[in-house]
Amino acid sequence: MTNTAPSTADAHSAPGAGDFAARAHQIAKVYGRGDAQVIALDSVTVGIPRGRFTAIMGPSGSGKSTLMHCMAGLDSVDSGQVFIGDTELTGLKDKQLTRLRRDKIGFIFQAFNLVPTLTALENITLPMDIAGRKADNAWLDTVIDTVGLRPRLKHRPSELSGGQQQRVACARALASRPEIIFADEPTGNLDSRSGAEVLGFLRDSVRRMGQTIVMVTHDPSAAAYADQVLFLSDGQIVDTMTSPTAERVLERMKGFETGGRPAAPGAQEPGVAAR
Ligand SMILES: Nc1ncnc2c1ncn2[C@@H]1O[C@H](COP(=O)(O)OP(=O)(O)OP(=O)(O)O)[C@@H](O)[C@H]1O
Repeated sequence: MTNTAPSTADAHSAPGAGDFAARAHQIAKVYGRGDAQVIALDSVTVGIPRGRFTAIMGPSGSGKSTLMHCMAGLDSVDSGQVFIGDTELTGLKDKQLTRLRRDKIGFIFQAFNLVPTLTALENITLPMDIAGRKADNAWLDTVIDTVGLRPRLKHRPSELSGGQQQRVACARALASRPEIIFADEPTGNLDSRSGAEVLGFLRDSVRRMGQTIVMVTHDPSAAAYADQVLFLSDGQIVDTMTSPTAERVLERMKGFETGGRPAAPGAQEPGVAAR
């Protein structure tokens, strides 16, 4: 059944830009030309609420990765605007974009992307070292203890399990307290136990540390860790669900097999409109 409860953002009577860690306004992305043309994003307007855990789901090819990459400044849009906090990302020059990504965005990928020759601790502080910024040691301690890596700090990635490596990647993303963390299938390479640990940790970092996280996933159980789920279909946000459970997300996903958008009258307004 489609959830018709108001989304996290809609719960505020009149959310302004300050309520969103990231916003997209009517963004479009088209790949290819002529017969090979694919509309990956079709005028998507969405706000990612600050201090919340948002999951993005949808059928294969619905535009999830494209949306995430465009919002994170890893890919350009053909039209529309993207904001990280108050900063408009669209139109920035390459150098400015690189700096913005470095200073304001954390990334967690399916492949952990750790540097094999560095220890866990060195991997965690690497982005700050590259930026020439000094780590806030008290914060770093909190992050390390929260992900349970203290006994493993001197280990290199090859000496860590997959789950531990992903926890290093999570700690690396959190260490600089970014405005927002984008996680692309963060549990895709993990067994279910390690996956649950990482998801639990991501959820805790939102609840305890006020971090904002957006996660693309195919897994309804993973989406259930989020505060809200955005559903994409054919390049558009067609539904949202707050306080998701795996069962309700699975049920909603089944609807896409028979044609996508909820047809019921009064069904949820598309997306978390960024006003
Ligand atoms: N570089 C590209 N060139 C051409 N088409 C592309 C490119 N990247 C994505 N697409 C197309 O754009 C659409 C959206 O792709 P996207 O990867 O965002 O979907 P997705 O929902 O993340 O899919 P999946 O769940 O399979 O990873 C798809 O039809 C895809 O084939």
